[in-house]
Amino acid sequence: MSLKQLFRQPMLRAMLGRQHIQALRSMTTQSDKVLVDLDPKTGVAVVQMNRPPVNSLNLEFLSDINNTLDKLHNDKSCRGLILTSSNNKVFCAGLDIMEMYQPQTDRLTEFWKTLQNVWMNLYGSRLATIAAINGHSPAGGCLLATCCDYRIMVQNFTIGLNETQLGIIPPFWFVDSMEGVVGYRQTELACQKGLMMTTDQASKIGLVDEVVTPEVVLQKAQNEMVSWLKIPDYARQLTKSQMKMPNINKLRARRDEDVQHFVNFITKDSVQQALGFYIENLKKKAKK
Ligand SMILES: CC/C=C\C/C=C\C/C=C\C=C\CC(=O)SCCNC(=O)CCNC(=O)[C@H](O)C(C)(C)COP(=O)(O)OP(=O)(O)OC[C@H]1O[C@@H](n2cnc3c(N)ncnc32)[C@H](O)[C@@H]1OP(=O)(O)O
Repeated sequence: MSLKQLFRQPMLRAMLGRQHIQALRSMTTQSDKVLVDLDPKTGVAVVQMNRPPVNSLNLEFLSDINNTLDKLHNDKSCRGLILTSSNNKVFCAGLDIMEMYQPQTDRLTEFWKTLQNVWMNLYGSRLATIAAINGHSPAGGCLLATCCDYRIMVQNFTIGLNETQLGIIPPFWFVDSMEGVVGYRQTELACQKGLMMTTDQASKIGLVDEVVTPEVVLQKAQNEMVSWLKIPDYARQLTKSQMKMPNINKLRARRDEDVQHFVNFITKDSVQQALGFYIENLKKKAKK
């Protein structure tokens, strides 16, 4: 959907109002892939991922997400962030597989470092963060969701860390993010088997906090945010940081090693072959 079409959507207009659409327009001049609407009254920013067709995360999109997070973190009026998608079927399809298939090493390295930055920035955000998961959310999409403090997901979609199904290994910080939400045993089951769970299955293990219909997902996220923002920021932020810093420090200490592992792993012939098959199947499925 083009930006013009997006702005014309009655639901979006009603939800945001004219003033916000204006703010959204001005920020989209910086990136049309990440649409931001910061409500000056509430301090809540709605951030819509907008990279058609499926919000897959390539280097440029990740950089845009990171810049957006930096801007919001530097804006003292901003207290909460709702992460969602402009595509009402796909929240985020995870990493752009084309970044990992037959890659140039320099770009692959930059890509992974940027993903690490996004993870640290969102997972450790000073803001109260809520994922309004309005579509499928595999792998890197699930990672973004588990970075948030609360997850509200629309019924009848799927979510999970499905890396092993692609013949790749979820990095330790993907696993840590998941474990922080659902605990060791459920993470072990979900990650080893590369489970893609339905919204209801995800809700049963606590991977999502609320299951809702598509029409109300953003309103529910706004309502939930109100209760988070009733807590004094310093108390909430320090409590969050106490819980999340150990995992962030773990990645910081092993950043370079993690990049090296990733590059070595992805460039193996066997992994390239597995990715090649996976892409072929995706394309076949898309054509049907
Ligand atoms: C020692 C160890 C050290 C280090 C660790 C090593 C390795 C870890 C490495 C990597 C970790 C990766 C995590 C990831 O995120 S991998 C990506 C996983 N994502 C997926 O598997 C999702 C695949 N996509 C889908 O399942 C579906 O597309 C969907 C459910 C998201 C949406 O379905 P739709 O029916 O709505 O859309 P489609 O018709 O399927 O797709 C449209 C279009 O988009 C293309 N596409 C889909 N997903 C991706 C993607 N992730 N990347 C790039 N492109 C994607 C799809 O091919 C179609 O394209 P065409 O129209 O055919 O051109």
